[in-house]
Amino acid sequence: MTGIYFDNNATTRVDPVVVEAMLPYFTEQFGNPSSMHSFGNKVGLAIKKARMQVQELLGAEHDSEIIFTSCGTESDSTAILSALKAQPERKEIITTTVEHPAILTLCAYLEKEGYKVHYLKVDGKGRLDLDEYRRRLTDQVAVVSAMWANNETGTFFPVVEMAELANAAGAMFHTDAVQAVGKVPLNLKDTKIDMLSVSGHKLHAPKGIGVLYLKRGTRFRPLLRGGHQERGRRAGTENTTSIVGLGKAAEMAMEAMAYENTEVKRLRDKLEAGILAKVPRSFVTGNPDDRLPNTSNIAFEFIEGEAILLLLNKFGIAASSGSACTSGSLEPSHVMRAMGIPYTAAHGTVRFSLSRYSTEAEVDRVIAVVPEIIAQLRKLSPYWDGDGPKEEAFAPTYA
Ligand SMILES: Cc1ncc(COP(=O)(O)O)c(C=O)c1O
Ligand code: FES
Repeated sequence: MTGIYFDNNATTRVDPVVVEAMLPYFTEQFGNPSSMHSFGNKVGLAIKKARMQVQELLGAEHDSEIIFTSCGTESDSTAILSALKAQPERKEIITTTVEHPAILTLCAYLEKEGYKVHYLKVDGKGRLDLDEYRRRLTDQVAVVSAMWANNETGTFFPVVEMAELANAAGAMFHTDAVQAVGKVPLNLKDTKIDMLSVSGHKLHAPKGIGVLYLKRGTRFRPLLRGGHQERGRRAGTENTTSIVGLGKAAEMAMEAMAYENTEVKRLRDKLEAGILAKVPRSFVTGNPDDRLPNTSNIAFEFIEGEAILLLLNKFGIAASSGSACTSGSLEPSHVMRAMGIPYTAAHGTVRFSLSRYSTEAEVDRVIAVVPEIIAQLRKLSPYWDGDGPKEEAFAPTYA
């Protein structure tokens, strides 16, 4: 594929070194790790190695804290449902209004099942009010789930501090760290985080492999019951090839961590500054001072994000508006709405998400193309007149 891929929060390409590491496990090393013969043993050892590679990336205390799952969504569901089943006397959940659908859709279902869910609000920069959190954290709360970094804006939540508070209140703490893992250093052994979700395809491993980190001593109830795989915590024959791939990807992410936080961040900052300087009535959403190094979500007022994406696509540039999951609907993203971004801007948000493969030339190209596209679309916008918005563009229609 040629083209400029700035949609790495949706998914990443599998690193060729990862593919290379996986290949033997399709053919020569095809054994079932549960088998007692050498075919199985060799694969068992490869899984052990991958578990240690992931342990290292997460800064976990022990490799037994790593449970391989089929995706980030499975890890999220397993964590929340386990926490509820393990503490049947507690009937409340705390989460946030800006979580991924993997959490929000599950919570909506749990509400129907009789649980009370508290959705913490965010401010205009996507930040939580920790006082509101403290107020809701009673002895009725079984589990708190807050994401490490938001998939649309990259904004961080103070999950380490939130986990301490949850722990003091006797609630379990889960974080969906799907967007953070591999991009920012984690050191779980020094935190009170009980459970954490990882998705392989966001860090240059294949799709369809995930991890649930489960701190030692955390009460657990499996989602899938059956064989004794993953110490009885996730039955089903292991996805051996993808596990090996995720292990390799974890090792590579450790090596690339410094680069991600210097060079990738520099390119992201250059992209953002370049676009903002050339496009009037555009702004960064989320918290620019505390977010992932690769993500820039920019609102272009008075035009449609989908139209921007279509034109970008004509220039071979891939980005996203909202998240891939929510783009099927005509509503502006729930994250933009939660931050109170006006309707006229929320519809025109575009997320650029870079990776360690992104280059300076690509950034320069996008900086050159975006202002042209925006100018072209604004000519067609009923809310735009020459150099600026029309008066009626400010009618108070909020998302
Ligand atoms: C924050 C967040 N959580 C969960 C997921 C779901 O992960 P998966 O696609 O592996 O199920 C994603 C991916 O879109 C995500 O961005
Ligand atoms: S599952 Fe969220 S972007 Fe795909």
